[in-house]
Amino acid sequence: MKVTIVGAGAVGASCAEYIAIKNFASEIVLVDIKEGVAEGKAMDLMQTATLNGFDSKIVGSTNDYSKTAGSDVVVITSGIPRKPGMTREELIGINAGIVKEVSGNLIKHSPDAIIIVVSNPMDSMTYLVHKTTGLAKNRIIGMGGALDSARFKFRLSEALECPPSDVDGMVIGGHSDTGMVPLTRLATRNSIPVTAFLSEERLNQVSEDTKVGGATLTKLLGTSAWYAPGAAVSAMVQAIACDQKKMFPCSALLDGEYGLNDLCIGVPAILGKGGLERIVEIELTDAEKAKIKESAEGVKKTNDLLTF
Ligand SMILES: NC(=O)c1ccc[n+]([C@@H]2O[C@H](COP(=O)([O-])OP(=O)(O)OC[C@H]3O[C@@H](n4cnc5c(N)ncnc54)[C@H](O)[C@@H]3O)[C@@H](O)[C@H]2O)c1
Ligand SMILES: O=C(O)C[C@H](O)C(=O)O
Repeated sequence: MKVTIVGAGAVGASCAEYIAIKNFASEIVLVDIKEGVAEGKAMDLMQTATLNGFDSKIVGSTNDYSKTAGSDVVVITSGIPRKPGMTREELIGINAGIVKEVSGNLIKHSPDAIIIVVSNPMDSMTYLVHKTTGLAKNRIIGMGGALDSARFKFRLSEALECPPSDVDGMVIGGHSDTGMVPLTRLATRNSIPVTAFLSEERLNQVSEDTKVGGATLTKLLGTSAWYAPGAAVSAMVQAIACDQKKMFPCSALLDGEYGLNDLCIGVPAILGKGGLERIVEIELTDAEKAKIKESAEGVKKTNDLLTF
């Protein structure tokens, strides 16, 4: 299993580290446009191999895509992150050009790869890759919901005063400060609905904290987060590489599912060796449907800024 990660910045390097530590990839290639950065991070990570007990070979490359040839999974994290006070949508002007160019280079050398898009605004970048490559729907997947759901579970565990591992829950919708839809109605602690333990007011607070999870970290760090994003991507890569058939909310190209068409937005999906193998449609309440519809309108508005 060969995995390429383009963008050896904060998220790309974190993702490479988690994939290496999980030890399921034979080779991980890091690519960056900045001279020497990918090579340096690859070497630094390789020097953790004996300490962390992994056998994956990590290779760095300054924009030489021949080293990525024959990758099974490729991850696009190249592009600029937001600064405090910005929205993800404001990154579209610079990141669209980068993502378009990078996805073209990747496909040239790995025509059969599954592509995971991370760069923001992620739902629109995922749509852009679909539109410009024309690859089958199952092969292009946006990462947002896996991260947002991890943050949701963390916030729920704080409210419940319990370990995060006791909690299950999911966030669907757009990966934006206003577009996320945390499904509080379906979240559980050890199979008991969290609504049995928390007031509506507390659950609303959890939802609001989840939606601005990325912005909160950006304010604290001066740039956007990388540990949980890297871990979320690595979990998705592992699900594909190891054909786990795990369910993650992923940004998928919709064709009627959830009453939506011609956009990428977060919905529950099964990941396995075929990439995004199946979208899972769950019954939503009218209020949840209205939130998804509003979220989709926001994503479409951002998509309107794209040129193909
Ligand atoms: N979808 C998500 O949940 C999620 C989570 C975190 C970050 N992000 C997004 O991921 C992106 C990267 O974030 P980061 O914190 O790693 O930023 P970063 O600045 O640390 O790293 C980005 C890297 O991309 C490289 N790059 C730029 N143009 C390139 C090109 N044409 N080819 C190859 N490499 C190129 C840069 O040199 C840099 O090293 C941002 O757009 C950020 O908003 C998305
Ligand atoms: O918040 C950001 O801009 C980065 C990322 O989308 C995140 O949610 O951490």
